[in-house]
Amino acid sequence: MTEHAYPDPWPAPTASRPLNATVTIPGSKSLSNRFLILAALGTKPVTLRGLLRSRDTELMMDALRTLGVHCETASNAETTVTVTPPADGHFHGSDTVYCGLAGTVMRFVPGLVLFADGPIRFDGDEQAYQRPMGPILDGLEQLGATIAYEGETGRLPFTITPPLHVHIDGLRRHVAIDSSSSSQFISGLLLIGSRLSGGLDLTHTGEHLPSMPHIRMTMHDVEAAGGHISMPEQGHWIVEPASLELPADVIVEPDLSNAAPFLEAAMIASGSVSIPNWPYITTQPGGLLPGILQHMGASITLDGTPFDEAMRQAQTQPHAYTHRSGTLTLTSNGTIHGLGDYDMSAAGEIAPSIAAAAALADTPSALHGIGHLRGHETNRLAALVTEIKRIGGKAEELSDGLTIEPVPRASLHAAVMESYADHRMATFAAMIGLAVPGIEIRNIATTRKTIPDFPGMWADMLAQR
Ligand SMILES: O=C(O)C1=C[C@@H](OP(=O)(O)O)[C@@H](O)[C@H](O)C1
Ligand SMILES: C=C(OP(=O)(O)O)C(=O)O
Repeated sequence: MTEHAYPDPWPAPTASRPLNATVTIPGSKSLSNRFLILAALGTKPVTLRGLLRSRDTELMMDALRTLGVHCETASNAETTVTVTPPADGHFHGSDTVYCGLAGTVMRFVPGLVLFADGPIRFDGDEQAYQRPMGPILDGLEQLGATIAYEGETGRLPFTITPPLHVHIDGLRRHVAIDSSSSSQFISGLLLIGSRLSGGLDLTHTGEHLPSMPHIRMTMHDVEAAGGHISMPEQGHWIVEPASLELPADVIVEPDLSNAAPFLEAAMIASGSVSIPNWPYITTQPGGLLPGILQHMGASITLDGTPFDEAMRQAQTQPHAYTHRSGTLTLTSNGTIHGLGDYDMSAAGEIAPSIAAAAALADTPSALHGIGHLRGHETNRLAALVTEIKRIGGKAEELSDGLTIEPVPRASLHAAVMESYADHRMATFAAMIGLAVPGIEIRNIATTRKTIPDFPGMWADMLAQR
């Protein structure tokens, strides 16, 4: 992975004319890290094409290597990686997995320890010590693992010791956890449930469950590996026992959530931005983005067909459209409308990008159902409110989200904006910088969490005519 050096703080470019750009978005973080885990749980090599190569996927591959999995990059393409599970079918214990700040690493890798031949220690960035971990560890304890915490209970760092004997009695294991602070706890258990001799009966005990599309993505990807997960009712899953084996070749979709800053750039600066390889049918929550942005005043087409019509066609003939992708184009005259009261619980990870457009909109937005963003890379609700106020905007925290009130663009002013080691706060600030001269952003390099070279892509988008 090539590393680029950028000044700190980084001067965010303003858009001096309407955009007319095509931007190719790298692979999906969520799909890449699920496929890496599922490939590791199989028995044969799997080649992943279009894999995201950024901090979160490097951390995942390093974690798997620690467990004895081979991850080898093709000599002709950095985004092609072949994953070979350990020959003896057991993960290797007695080492440390470093999670960085990656939710998918800290919540998906612990489940693999059940099938390891020794204890594994998990550590991460200091900021990761603030992220909730309790529910997944609670679930693994219910499956016979032992957890030793080094600091606060329910937080990194800790060591997981697998059960002495993984049960072979064929009885279905029952696990109940409260996953209201992150869907990743449910996903982490669904990913390994097929490997338990009698499968898994998993219940969510809390009131809210965010990011349902990410849970459906997990169910879908486990099915793609030959497993079977049903959801007989909301908050209850049955994972049948199965040997998991992804197809020998898997193609990773572009990260649709990471398309958000680029698409919204055409709303902020006016003009158009096109994203090639946009899947007609996807499990990614970023698939909801075009609908949200249309609501905010953008016009969107997929392969030249109005987006809603393209979706109607894809839904009426799903077989013809599975694995089909096209070019998504957003066009805008630069007028952005607020969202009013809007439930963002399905797609919390795009809330910071939506908040940037909302801060430049002509009517208010109240984003609800995202209280759990307080446990993301940083407390995103507090961070968004602080940064919007820092540039002269109006925003307030709600118990389950935030409100953003319109102010005239001309009253927004230059500032050095913080990124809080959070890739989405950094891209949020870059979006503001398109409209507000003099924005500088601390630690733009933090965008490497899920985009290998965000500043380079941003500059390239602005330079296209
Ligand atoms: O499973 C996944 O790949 C993810 C699930 C979501 O987590 P939360 O449910 O914690 O928001 C999302 O925000 C995160 O970026 C990725
Ligand atoms: C919440 C996010 O990441 P993570 O996978 O670390 O939870 C995110 O990317 O917005």
